[in-house]
Amino acid sequence: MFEKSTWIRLPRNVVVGHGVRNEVLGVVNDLHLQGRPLFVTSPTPREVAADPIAADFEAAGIEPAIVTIERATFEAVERVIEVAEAEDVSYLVGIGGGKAIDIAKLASHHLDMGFLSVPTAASHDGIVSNRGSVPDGDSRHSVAAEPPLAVVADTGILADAPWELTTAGCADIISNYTAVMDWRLAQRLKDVEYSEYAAALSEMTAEILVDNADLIRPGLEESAWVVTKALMSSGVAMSIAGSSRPASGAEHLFSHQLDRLAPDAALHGHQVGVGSILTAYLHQGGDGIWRDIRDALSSIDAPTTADDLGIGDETVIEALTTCHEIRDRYTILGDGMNERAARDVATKTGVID
Ligand SMILES: NC(=O)C1=CN([C@@H]2O[C@H](COP(=O)(O)OP(=O)(O)OC[C@H]3O[C@@H](n4cnc5c(N)ncnc54)[C@H](O)[C@@H]3O)[C@@H](O)[C@H]2O)C=CC1
Ligand SMILES: O=C(CO)COP(=O)(O)O
Ligand SMILES: [Zn+2]
Repeated sequence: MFEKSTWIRLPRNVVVGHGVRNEVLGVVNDLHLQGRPLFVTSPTPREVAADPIAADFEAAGIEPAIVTIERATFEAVERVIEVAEAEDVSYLVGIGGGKAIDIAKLASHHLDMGFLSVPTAASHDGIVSNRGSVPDGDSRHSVAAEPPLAVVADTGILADAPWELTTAGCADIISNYTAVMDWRLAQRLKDVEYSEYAAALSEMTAEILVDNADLIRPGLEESAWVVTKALMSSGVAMSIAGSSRPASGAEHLFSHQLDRLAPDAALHGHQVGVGSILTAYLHQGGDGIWRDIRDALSSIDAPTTADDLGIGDETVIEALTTCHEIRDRYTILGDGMNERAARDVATKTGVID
């Protein structure tokens, strides 16, 4: 008897384009959301987006509560939940980079409320995904949550954001190549649940982005358009899979470990990009696609070496040899690399000198 079943949850409205910041209130009305919102943001996104959006709401007689967070931690999630309860809000709006959106996503899930995702940077593919990523001591949790009810991505704001945030988003997408390699490997060796549709969507998203690399240039609003569509598509792949597997393999373990060893040294997307060069080499050896990944990153100004990341060579080796412990996710790293092997791959790919 066939007894399989699945829930794929996706946003109802996805609004992308120039000036759509002014349409957040319209989206709220379209979704029939009532009551007061709580805006979850961080300092710069507050200035560029949250305060102007709050002014639109105030003009319509709705006074949003606002909380600013600095880091993606479980304490930040708890703080947002406390403010939401104290201010008696009915839904949340995450306005900012990946951290603000993750915190809004996790708090709204706990509160059993809907949330809207308003990215101010095209820096990560959590914009529409159904997961929140939070460090916790020595490990990193990919917490199941709901995707946003709607996404409002203003390409004007995204194009005005610092260029490195956009190149980080590109690198987060390019890393899908190795994430899918790891997923297939884990399916073959460990029988992990696998979705051919989610894997194909994730890979195709990386291919389209690389094919359009010429359009990705600083100051071009069209770049923000191309990258944001890819970030959404990658997030949808995660929602189809019901896991971050289509977009997160060993290159993400490497990045999560760097976050612990060298906090705030580099952006998430840039770290996973360099991780992807390393793990593509581990999967396929010297003749494989590691050079294509490196060249694609380099063509959009994303880092390809430890130096570019501002991270020391020894920290890269430590991350490579320990990051398999960060989460129970089978990848090409298996039960861990020894130091000589780590130094070998990092040197041969030019990630370290
Ligand atoms: N839930 C998911 O599926 C995913 C979650 N993530 C998570 O997202 C985080 C990475 O996201 P990022 O956006 O790289 O980090 P982030 O949220 O820390 O943003 C980077 C910096 O850019 C600033 N910023 C944002 N918009 C700006 C603007 N318009 N102008 C000037 N500054 C601006 C932020 O305030 C912050 O200081 C990580 O915690 C990662 O684990 C990443 C991918 C997927
Ligand atoms: O960053 C992500 C996908 O790009 C989310 O992955 P994690 O599950 O590793 O946090
Ligand atoms: Zn990522």
